[in-house]
Amino acid sequence: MEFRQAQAVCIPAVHLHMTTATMQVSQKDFEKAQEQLKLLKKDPGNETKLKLYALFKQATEGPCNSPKPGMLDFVKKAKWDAWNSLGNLSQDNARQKYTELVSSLISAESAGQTKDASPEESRHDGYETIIVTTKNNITKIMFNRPERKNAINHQMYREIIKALQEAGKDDSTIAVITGNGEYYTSGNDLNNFANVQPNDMEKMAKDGAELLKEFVSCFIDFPKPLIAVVNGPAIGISVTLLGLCDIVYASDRATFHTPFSQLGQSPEGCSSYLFPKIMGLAKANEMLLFNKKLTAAEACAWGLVTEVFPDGTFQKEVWERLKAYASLPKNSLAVSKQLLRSMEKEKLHAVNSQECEVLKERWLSDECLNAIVSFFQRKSKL
Ligand SMILES: CCCCC/C=C/CC(=O)SCCNC(=O)CCNC(=O)[C@H](O)C(C)(C)COP(=O)(O)OP(=O)(O)OC[C@H]1O[C@@H](n2cnc3c(N)ncnc32)[C@H](O)[C@@H]1OP(=O)(O)O
Repeated sequence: MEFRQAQAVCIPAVHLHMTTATMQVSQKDFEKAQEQLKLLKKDPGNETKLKLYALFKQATEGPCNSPKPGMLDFVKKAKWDAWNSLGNLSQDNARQKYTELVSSLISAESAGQTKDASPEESRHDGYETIIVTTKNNITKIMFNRPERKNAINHQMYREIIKALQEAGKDDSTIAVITGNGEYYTSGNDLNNFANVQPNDMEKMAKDGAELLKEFVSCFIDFPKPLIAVVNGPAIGISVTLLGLCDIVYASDRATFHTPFSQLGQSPEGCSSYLFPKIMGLAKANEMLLFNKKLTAAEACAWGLVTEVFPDGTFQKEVWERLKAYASLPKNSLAVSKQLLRSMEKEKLHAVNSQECEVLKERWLSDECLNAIVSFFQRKSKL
């Protein structure tokens, strides 16, 4: 039963003849309650609407004595059942109960509205490289090293792992990843490879591969919808991970760049498997082998991005949209996301392992070391 329909059913014009002063007051309250009911913004649900309908009929017509509708006339039967269940409740009592019920609905809604108007944003403790907050059923994980273009150092990898594990279990309906400032993120912090003594190179590569595998696994296993809000340029691992997100919204200022061969490295984040599936092998090759940097419009046309928004209205439009998504039934979203992911989960973990093994070797290669040295030399020459 639609709420507006229920209101229409519950509140036809009625003419009641009252005699005593008390009953006139009660009648006034009853009429006021009918007006207030029209102002309710939220649908109170079928059960409440049936109760209101039944009390209204009882208050205005007395006990139900109309014939029972047929079994297949579900709406009429539900209404008849509700009214009939009031038995011989007096019309005064029905008016009283109706008025009380409307009043409780109005109070509940205005309490809820006050809460909605200024929902608390709670900030999670214990993070230095990211900001983690929860508001409107959304846990937001924000890369927060804007002065380094949000480059992901080892501490940030570990903090994101922790934040995703917590977000997977908290009360939020969806989780969002985004960046603070001009960049989404410039990808792996190349300092992760700097200042390593020759004897420690193998250990660096082994530990790096283990950390990367655990990091990517958290995205594969994340149990609820995970949305990337790409506020600006994205490089490297932050681009490959988009294939493991459920929705990707991008500002038209964002770009998407995976310069792996330029860095003597190889793809990660399951992109060697997911990118060809998402955009086709030919396009994936341009990105993953030949460093093609995509504009937001291209990334959307190639299927990597869900939707592109003008930068000026990006934050407003995206967060409004996400707030609405996050008010959908939480468990339904979670089981549906898990169902979709379950078809590929085993394969994705296998791809992740394989990509990490290849990268472990790459990080020890002259090609990779020379590329890292060039990056820092270029910087020092500027
Ligand atoms: C556990 C390990 C897992 C490893 C997983 C592997 C992942 C692969 C990848 O992610 S590959 C991608 C790696 N990223 C890059 O190659 C980007 C490198 N950075 C740049 O090319 C540029 O900095 C830029 C294009 C992002 C921005 O250029 P711009 O000229 O606008 O700004 P600056 O270069 O002056 O940047 C400001 C300072 O930030 C430092 N910085 C930016 N990004 C990184 C980075 N990824 N790693 C390290 N440092 C970075 C930059 O050096 C500047 O610092 P400075 O002020 O001290 O010079």
